[in-house]
Amino acid sequence: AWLWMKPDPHSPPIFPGSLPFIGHSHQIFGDRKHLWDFFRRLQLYALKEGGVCKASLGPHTVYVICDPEDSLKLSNICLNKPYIYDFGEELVKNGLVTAEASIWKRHRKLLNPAFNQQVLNTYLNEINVQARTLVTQLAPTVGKEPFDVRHYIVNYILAISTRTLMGLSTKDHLGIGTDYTQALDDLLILYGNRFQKIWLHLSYIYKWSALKRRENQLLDKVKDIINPIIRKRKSELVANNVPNIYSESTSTSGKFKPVMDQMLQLAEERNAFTDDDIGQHLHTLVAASYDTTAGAMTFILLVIGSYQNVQKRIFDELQEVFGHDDTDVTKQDLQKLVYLEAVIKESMRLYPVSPIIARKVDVEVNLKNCTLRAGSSCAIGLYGLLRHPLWGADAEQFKPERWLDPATLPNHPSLYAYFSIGKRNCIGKLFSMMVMKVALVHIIRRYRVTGDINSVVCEFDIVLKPIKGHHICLKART
Ligand code: HEM
Repeated sequence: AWLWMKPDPHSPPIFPGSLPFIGHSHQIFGDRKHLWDFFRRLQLYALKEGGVCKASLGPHTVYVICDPEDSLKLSNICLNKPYIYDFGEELVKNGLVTAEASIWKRHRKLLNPAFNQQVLNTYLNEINVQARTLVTQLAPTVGKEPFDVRHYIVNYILAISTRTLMGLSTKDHLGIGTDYTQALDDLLILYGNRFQKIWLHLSYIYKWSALKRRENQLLDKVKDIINPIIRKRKSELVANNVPNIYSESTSTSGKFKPVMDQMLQLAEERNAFTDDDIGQHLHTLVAASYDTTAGAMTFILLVIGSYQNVQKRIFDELQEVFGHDDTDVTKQDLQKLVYLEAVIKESMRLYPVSPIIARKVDVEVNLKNCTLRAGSSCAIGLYGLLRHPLWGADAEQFKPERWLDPATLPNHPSLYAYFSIGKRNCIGKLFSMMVMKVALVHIIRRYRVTGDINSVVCEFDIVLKPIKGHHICLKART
């Protein structure tokens, strides 16, 4: 507290509204809409003050950075995550999102190849299958009242991830899918609740709380589902048994191998992962993939539904690439869908589902105009970076065309922050772009979308979620 009070010429400006002793803690109470409003205002303030500001939770200092150079520097020097990421420790400790830097470096190197474009191309068949199922599941909504598309998309992504990441066959996927993902979802909500109850940040209070008892039940449930799957697959691999999924998803783009099998192989050949590590990576990958991708796609459909000229241009591009055929999307097709990609990127720029991330400041870091003290935390404002004035005077406007002319795009890599920035960026970015593009092709070929992005109200629930104005309508194309 004394350090906080002491004037420091190298310190960035303090976000208004700090109270003695508790700092800004009172501002994170309230509902999730209020929480998002707080995070948004923090970032806008940092932008206004030249890129960096400072807040505090009790005695703990939290810097907020929205400057592209400073945020890149900080994100590559400070690779560790702050204590709030430890809330998920018993679920995902060594998973990539939360792992401590030395483990993260080793595991990220081992897992990177599993997410390169060539490997992802082998999933394309499976993604097309699931996109067709999505279109069929949407059929009963056609011509009806506005509806929330999110849970249809969640199911689509979960079907893809349980099959491509975990290697579950159709039968197994149907068997565990909902129980597993419901428990994961409940755990994520629980960690969000703990974040807002600042006294539960202290482990010795949390461990006696009702929330911890609930966490234990959910952890048991998740582990009881996943651990037998890992053990079963391990023994199948030892016995050289080819699982159903390989033949169910034979792809023209090469041999299909789920991420879990790639990890089990690395464990067998190089002792790279324990069974616990593999479980933690799987929970991480599934949890990191569905809420984010489903959220991004919900925003994209709303945007497409709001700008009919944009939708028409996408449809024209689809006709150019596919003609009137309802064929599967190939890797060559994906490269041709330039305008669709521009719409996806522009939507993710203005409506980022992960609008803020955080790092532990474990060494003193000198930025352009200030110094961050070791022992504090730092939030990197992805929302602020994505609307930074360097995007131009039209930064607040939805303009997919900006992506078609490189001369109109800003130079700094960390402004393209929707999948995070620096070395610890999203491992699933290509995967998720592919999953979104394929679904959008199948949906827009069949249906005309309407919606109103400007009436959307959001809340912060680990990811940014629309809570109002998020309903869309579908009409069949004739
Ligand atoms: C639109 C969809 C997605 C968005 C917007 C997104 C965004 C992000 C962001 C902002 C981070 C940094 C998180 C942090 O530092 O706290 C991240 C990390 C990560 N994401 Fe994604 N993500 C998406 C989809 C996916 C998918 C589909 C997967 C898995 C297949 C995935 C797996 C991960 C993992 C494992 C990390 C941790 C990376 C590391 O620290 O090495 N994400 N993502």
